[in-house]
Amino acid sequence: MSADIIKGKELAHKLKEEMSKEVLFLKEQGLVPHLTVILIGDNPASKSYVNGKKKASGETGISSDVIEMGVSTSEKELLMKIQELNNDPSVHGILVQLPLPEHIDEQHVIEAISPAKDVDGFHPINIGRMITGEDTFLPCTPYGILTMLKSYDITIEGKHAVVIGRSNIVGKPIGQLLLNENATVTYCHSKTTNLIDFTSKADILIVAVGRPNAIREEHIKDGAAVIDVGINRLEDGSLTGDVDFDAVSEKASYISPVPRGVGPMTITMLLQNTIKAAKGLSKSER
Ligand SMILES: Nc1nc(=O)c2c([nH]1)NC[C@@H]1CN(c3ccc(C(=O)N[C@@H](CCC(=O)O)C(=O)O)cc3)C=[N+]21
Repeated sequence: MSADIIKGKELAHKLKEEMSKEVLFLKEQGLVPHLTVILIGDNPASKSYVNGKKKASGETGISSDVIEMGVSTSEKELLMKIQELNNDPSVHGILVQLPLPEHIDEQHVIEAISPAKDVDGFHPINIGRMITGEDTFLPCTPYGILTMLKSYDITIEGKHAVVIGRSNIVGKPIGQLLLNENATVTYCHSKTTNLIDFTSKADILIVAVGRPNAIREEHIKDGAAVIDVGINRLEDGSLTGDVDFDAVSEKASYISPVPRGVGPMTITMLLQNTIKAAKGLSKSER
């Protein structure tokens, strides 16, 4: 068997076309969705992601700006900036690019962002709403994965989904979203023993490990849908995921590639969340 490739980039493009029509409509009503990104320091990877977000915003007509702050910015200064943006009615979405420098407590920053402007979906209030299945901002990477599975008509209900990874931004929330869709969910992580016992029973396998070729053909159940969330930069500068793509393609029925898989979808869902924030659909307090 040769797996169907889940083309995240293509799907992202299609969704962005639909969004630009909606943005045009909102603009006609005098509403210009605006995203503000805060970038601390000069981490090259962060800079490149932020540029991607800026570019995608522009493509859909969403207005955006990037506030660059020096690497020695104090937590207090950052929190004050966030407060200012919380109070600015022309700013609908606020994203603080992670990771932050060591001296800044990420959780303090996440909790300072108004839940109504939390387009990352990282605020504890929004995480709580996600768990209970209320309407809220879903974290962008898990939301993108869910959108990929649904767009390719991959059945989730009743299936065994195995998530490898338990980060707050990917592993934990994607397991929760799949549970909300009536999957049976197993979480695996770095302390899991006999990983293969679990992965080989997965109808849907979500891989967020952070190591090239961590998942190989022997880990896969015949006909599984495999989503690769890994982003590993190789020495030659190229990007690769966590899954041995060529070998796994022979056994799986669906596979998402890296690049052009989950990454472009993450950015697209951020734009979707920004539009939602602009429309004020979130039930969060303002
Ligand atoms: N507050 C916050 N929110 C985030 O959503 C967030 C973050 N911090 N910190 C870093 C991670 C990572 N992330 C990616 C987004 C797009 C691609 C993406 O578009 N990747 C392209 C390749 C891009 C390239 O070539 O560099 C692809 O996979 O095809 C990757 C990674 C968002 N993140």
